[in-house]
Amino acid sequence: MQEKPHLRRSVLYVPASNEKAMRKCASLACDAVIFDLEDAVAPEEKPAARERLRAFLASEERPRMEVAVRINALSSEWGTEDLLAARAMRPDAILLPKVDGPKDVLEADAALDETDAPRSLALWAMIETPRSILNLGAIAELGRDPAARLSCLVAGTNDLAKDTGIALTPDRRYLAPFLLQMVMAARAGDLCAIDGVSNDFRDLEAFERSCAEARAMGFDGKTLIHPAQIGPANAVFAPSAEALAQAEAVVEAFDRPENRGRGVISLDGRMVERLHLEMARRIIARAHTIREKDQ
Ligand SMILES: CC(C)(COP(=O)(O)OP(=O)(O)OC[C@H]1O[C@@H](n2cnc3c(N)ncnc32)[C@H](O)[C@@H]1OP(=O)(O)O)[C@@H](O)C(=O)NCCC(=O)NCCSC(=O)C[C@H](O)C(=O)O
Ligand SMILES: [Mg+2]
Repeated sequence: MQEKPHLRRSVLYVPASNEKAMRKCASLACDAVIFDLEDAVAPEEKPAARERLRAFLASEERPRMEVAVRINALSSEWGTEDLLAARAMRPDAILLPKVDGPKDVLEADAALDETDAPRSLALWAMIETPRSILNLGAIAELGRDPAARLSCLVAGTNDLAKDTGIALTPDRRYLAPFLLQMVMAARAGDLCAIDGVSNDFRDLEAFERSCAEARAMGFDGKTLIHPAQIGPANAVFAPSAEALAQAEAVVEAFDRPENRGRGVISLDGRMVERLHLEMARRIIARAHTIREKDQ
């Protein structure tokens, strides 16, 4: 697994129907925002929300962090217009909802190519339908195709629960197998993996637990619905002081002259191999990236 250059600890959804929330983004410490044209916007508001977002992203108030735009499904009555409008907004990524399989991603990719969109414009895919779970391997395979734009998988746990009947319990015990499958697919495809939202945005203790579980599952970060969730997500998805100290100790141990040519060493009663050195370097690099960003 390679460290992604992008930090995506906290990825905040902002409804494109809510101008006040959109304006607030620039002052927030989230790593990325997803301006939503899909489920946070009522059908009758869709055209006005699209126009509001276009004007906002063309204004001086456009936030400086990574920006994604979630469009409606291309199969919906709004999809094609959303895609063309989003492309013109010059976001970093377009997030495709309700992806069932690789065909949905390739279709969006081809439509962007027809507009001569730059290759730097990425596609992110929501994993939120039963078929997307069954097709995870094939979707993630696109991440290894240099000609495809797919760079990120985003869990949609509300839709997954809606379409499957899986109960959304606080500990997410029934969802966990599918979330783990998603992380595995993302790693196989060299993609970023972002966890789903926690709806109960006033319960920050439960939210922090959910972030810790997501991190333990291997996710890079979490999607959020409220600014109060940003701080806890940024803290949980950063290496802890203890993890950083341990990583530095591993690097220091392998740097000692007596250990330089060795594949395995003993450190404080633990076996440490070169794969642990690689992991340690990754933790140090992530901590460095976070320090630079948070300065
Ligand atoms: C959930 C909310 C409707 C709550 O809104 P509200 O009651 O207004 O919250 P507060 O009064 O506590 O807000 C305090 C201030 O923060 C601003 N705010 C709130 N939410 C956001 C936001 N998302 N981004 C930016 N700023 C925000 C308020 O404007 C207040 O500002 P101020 O007065 O200046 O202090 C609301 O939080 C909300 O709409 N959240 C986003 C909902 C959303 O986008 N849903 C769709 C994505 S989730 C999803 O679909 C996942 C997936 O597809 C799946 O299937 O699971
Ligand atoms: Mg959804």
